[in-house]
Amino acid sequence: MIQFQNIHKTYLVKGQAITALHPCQLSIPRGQIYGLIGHSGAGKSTLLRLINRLETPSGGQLWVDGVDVTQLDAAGLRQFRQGVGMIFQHFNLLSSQTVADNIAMPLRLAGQHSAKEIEAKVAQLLRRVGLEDHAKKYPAQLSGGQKQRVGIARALSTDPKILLCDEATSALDPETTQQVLDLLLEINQELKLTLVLITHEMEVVRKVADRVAVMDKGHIVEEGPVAQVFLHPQHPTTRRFVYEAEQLDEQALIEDFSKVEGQVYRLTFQGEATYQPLLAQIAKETQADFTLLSGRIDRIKSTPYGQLLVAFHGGNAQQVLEKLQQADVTLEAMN
Ligand SMILES: Nc1ncnc2c1ncn2[C@@H]1O[C@H](COP(=O)(O)OP(=O)(O)OP(=O)(O)O)[C@@H](O)[C@H]1O
Repeated sequence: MIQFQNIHKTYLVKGQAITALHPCQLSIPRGQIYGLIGHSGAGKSTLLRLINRLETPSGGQLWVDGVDVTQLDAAGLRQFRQGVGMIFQHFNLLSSQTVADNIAMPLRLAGQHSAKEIEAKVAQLLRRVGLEDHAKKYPAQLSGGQKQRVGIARALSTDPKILLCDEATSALDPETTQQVLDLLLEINQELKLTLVLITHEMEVVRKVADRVAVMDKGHIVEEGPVAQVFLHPQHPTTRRFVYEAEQLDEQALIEDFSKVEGQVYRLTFQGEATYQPLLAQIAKETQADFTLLSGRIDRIKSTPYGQLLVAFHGGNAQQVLEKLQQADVTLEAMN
């Protein structure tokens, strides 16, 4: 468990104070994949880098499995950092070293393992990330996705409990992004690691994260399980992310509401209800008509969901709402 208690961070730039992170409370449960999403400058990197103390907080406490990391001395911090791996957007590999040497580097720096142990560990990590045949290559000979696999193997070399991912897929194409996200999911499930990943892409959070915090101007403006936050966004920043990702024009939608007859609702279906022909059934049973304004069926991690904007008119309106609620559909009135 990672817990932020009133942690904040202000940088001094040419005598001017820039608050990158206002005092925040945050709990990241052990073993989960936790997404931090926000636009550029929101404070994501600062928050992430506070976890392994690459940044020193200006105040507050940071607890990791019961230890206040802000109080560690140099030796304690060195030890603590062995338990926290990190991967980067631009991979940060040493270009003059082979793949195997890049992966071995943290173990060599720790100075606690024999050459034979390091060799065996590197071979095991190469297998885990699917790069057995690339041990002797140099980073320049690899694709972006392969470079990130090396980065992941290197981050896992000290058997960390926490893996910090700083825009780990932002430099990759969509197909490679999916492969790297699949690898991160596998690592989370098999090694029971806690993953904290920062991104400005909602799709990344949607595909892999269990919980998400939305950041804006150094504040955490919304936090919770991914389905809750993205299917029922409360804060304008979260709503903007959702609308951008779904390529919806919020203003145009509101204009559409005035053109249709009846009351407009957003219906959210989750799990099996997503695949039921519910609307047609209810229309038949209640004699109500409905107009579809927009719709989407997708998945959050492995859970299917559907969201529809629907205007109901005519028939027995009360009965329509009751039947939808009975079917566990979440209803939000939009006009
Ligand atoms: N080392 C630093 N010195 C001074 N100011 C900094 C430093 N690092 C970050 N900042 C400032 O703190 C604020 C938050 O930056 P941060 O990098 O944490 O945001 P971010 O959400 O990760 O953005 P991006 O996605 O662009 O990296 C910004 O105003 C940034 O300019």
